[in-house]
Amino acid sequence: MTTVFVKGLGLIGSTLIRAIRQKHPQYRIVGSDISTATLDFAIEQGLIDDAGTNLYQADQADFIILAGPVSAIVKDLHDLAQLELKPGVIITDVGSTKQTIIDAAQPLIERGDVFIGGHPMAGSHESGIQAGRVDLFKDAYYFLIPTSGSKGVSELKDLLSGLNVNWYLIHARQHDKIVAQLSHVPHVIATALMTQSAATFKDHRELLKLAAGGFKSTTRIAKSDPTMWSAIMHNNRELIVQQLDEYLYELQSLRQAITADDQEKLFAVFSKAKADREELDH
Ligand SMILES: NC(=O)c1ccc[n+]([C@@H]2O[C@H](COP(=O)([O-])OP(=O)(O)OC[C@H]3O[C@@H](n4cnc5c(N)ncnc54)[C@H](O)[C@@H]3O)[C@@H](O)[C@H]2O)c1
Ligand SMILES: O=C(O)C(=O)C[C@]1(C(=O)O)C=C[C@@H](O)C=C1
Repeated sequence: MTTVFVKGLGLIGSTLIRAIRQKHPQYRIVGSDISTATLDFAIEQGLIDDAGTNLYQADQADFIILAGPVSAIVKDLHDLAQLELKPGVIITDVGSTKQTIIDAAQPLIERGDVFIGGHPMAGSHESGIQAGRVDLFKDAYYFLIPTSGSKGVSELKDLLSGLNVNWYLIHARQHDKIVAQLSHVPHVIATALMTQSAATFKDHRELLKLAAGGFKSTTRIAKSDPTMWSAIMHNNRELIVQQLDEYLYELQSLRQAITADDQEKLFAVFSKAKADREELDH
């Protein structure tokens, strides 16, 4: 019987489990989490067949999926290297950064275990097992970072085929650079805007409620889980700071144009950004 071990049964881990259950109902799924309420919920809902903590039964698994915060994934990989795993096991993760994770997987890779880094490029500001849903990643890109040639790639794609994603194979460094710009810097910007807005209205909190769609959509991701995002900042800080500097340069340039009432420049920048953003929808 095929056994799948999943560590971290939150938004992403439980979404993967839901997709595996749907596509491979005969597979046995073992779940591990630091939250007993989460494990209880997973058992009650029939999402997992057995529950434990730490690496409980990971050594019996054909697939190991690490789905906690990035820093927990790094630690899990070190701990897995202390265990003798099932021959032929395929290990993957869902972390939002990849280089430190691939580095942490080196001892496993060197001894011949198959590790394929993974990252679904979609999600939500919501977190926890109850927020997971089978169609969360439908038609989204899902990054894969194979580390042993193509070994295990088709098996992993088959395991997760219920997600209906577009697979995107890439190297770790390139992945981290792309997501620094497309996910991590946007998170910093949303957080800074929310923080500055709350400070502006600190004596009149009720005025924040006057915000409309523009403010709400720009700051939605500031509602995300702080543990997850602190770990992302730690693990991709060099590239995030690099892209943040480029963003600050752009912000300063817009500030100057507004100060100088340079209508021609403002119109040109707004027009270009409008066209670039519209292209994303096609
Ligand atoms: N939220 C998103 O949109 C999104 C998208 C793609 C990838 N990711 C990545 O997926 C991973 C999980 O994020 P999420 O959104 O599911 O978070 P989440 O907060 O919904 O779930 C995390 C789960 O892991 C558990 N957990 C925390 N530390 C643990 C540990 N040491 N051992 C075992 N379990 C632990 C928590 O109890 C929780 O159940 C993160 O690495 C994140 O970077 C998130
Ligand atoms: O909240 C959303 O809509 C998301 O897709 C979350 C989001 C992001 O876009 O930055 C957050 C982190 C991930 O690694 C991937 C996706």
